[in-house]
Amino acid sequence: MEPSKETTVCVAQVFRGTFVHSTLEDPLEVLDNTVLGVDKKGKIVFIEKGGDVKSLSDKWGFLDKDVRQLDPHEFIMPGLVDSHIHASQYSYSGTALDLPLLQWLNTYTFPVESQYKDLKFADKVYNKVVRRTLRNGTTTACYFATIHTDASLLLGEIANKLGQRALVGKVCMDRNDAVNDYKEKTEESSGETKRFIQKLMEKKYPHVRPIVTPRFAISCTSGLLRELGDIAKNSNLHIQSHISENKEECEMVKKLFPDLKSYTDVYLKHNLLTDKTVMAHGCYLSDAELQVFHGTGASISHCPNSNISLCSGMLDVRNALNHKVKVGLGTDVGGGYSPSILNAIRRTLMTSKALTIQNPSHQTLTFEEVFRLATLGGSQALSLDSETGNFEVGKDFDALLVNVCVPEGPMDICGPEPTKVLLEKFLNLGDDRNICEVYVAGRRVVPFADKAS
Ligand SMILES: Nc1nc2[nH]cnc2c(=O)[nH]1
Ligand SMILES: [Zn+2]
Repeated sequence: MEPSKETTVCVAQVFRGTFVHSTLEDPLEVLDNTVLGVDKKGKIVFIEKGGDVKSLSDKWGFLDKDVRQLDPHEFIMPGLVDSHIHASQYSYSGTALDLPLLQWLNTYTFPVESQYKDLKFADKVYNKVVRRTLRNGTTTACYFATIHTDASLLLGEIANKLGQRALVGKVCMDRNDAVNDYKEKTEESSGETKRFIQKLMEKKYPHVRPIVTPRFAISCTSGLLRELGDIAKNSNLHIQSHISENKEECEMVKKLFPDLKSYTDVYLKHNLLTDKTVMAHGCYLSDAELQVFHGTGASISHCPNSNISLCSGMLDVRNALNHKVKVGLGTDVGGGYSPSILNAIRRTLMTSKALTIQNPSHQTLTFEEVFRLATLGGSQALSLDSETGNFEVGKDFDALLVNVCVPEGPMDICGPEPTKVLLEKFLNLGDDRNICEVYVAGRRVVPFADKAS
């Protein structure tokens, strides 16, 4: 971008040091000795490697004293994207992982989710989950709330207040035989979805948007799925759900939709597979179904902690990528016990290695590739890659300032190491102590403005 008079006065923040990010061509690009400028709206206006600050400051009109110089053990990376997380399940995350999916839903999940009609409870948990994920570096989260419209709106309000970029879904389900209280009538579910979308859009939050959220094929009738497909189409909205997570679930979907040729076909026939759709899990998708994902532009949120914790299955990410399907990472709290995408990165690598143990010809994912899935890949999976995901000029500055040598930190650096090694160490060994600052659209959101946790 060339500076005009306006852009010259607009540069609000300048960082100088080491940056790492992914591009379409390169899963890890290391930019040492680089200068990056952000405008008042939080957009990246320049990024120049080996730039001499004097000529950049002449060109862009910032002062030397305004440049934030990073220390040698610090680097800046794109914010982490959690493409699938249940905010409402955060209250019991880290527990209740002893049952397979359908029994887990009936025994633990639905009874807890039904409590979110109490807005005080919702306020408490939703503040905690947004803070916890932000401090773990999640700059973008794609949330499931519950069936309760007002509590779901509250989640949007809290994400906006704390500065997280978020897609927020009021959950829709008009079928639930296990916990009878926790379901809606079909018209109520679609009507409340419309009210939720309208109210959330009216708020004009800059980085929080609604996402149409049928829970999954088992908990929605065909009538509801069709209405939700229409709502999403009429307003060009994002869509999220679950697909092919567990074998018993897949069998039940066959029984409930006997005329449709696959689980993917259920969503396709109800207009729910678009280039703004993200489906969690996908462990048992066939190659033919992956082709449908590619054809529609729908993406998969890979949730390896949940997949192992609930003994659901293992997604072959390499195969999905070979089919040119967009893939992001998800924590799937509380089926997954960790709220951190760093944990999802590690579980993704472990799952890929387990697949290699089973089949030595499987091409194991590299840490660089998984770094891309956690950042740029997530933004693509959520169709937000024109706004976020890496440090391209024109995108929002969503970033983490990482210090690998923080005092009392979780790891040791034993000598001079190249940036690529520091990143690999952070991805495998780091935690929120290393994430010193978090930025969303140029706003510093961590450390928090207040002390409450
Ligand atoms: N992991 C997981 N899978 C689901 N499928 C339908 N609902 C859920 C949920 O809450 N968690
Ligand atoms: Zn889920």
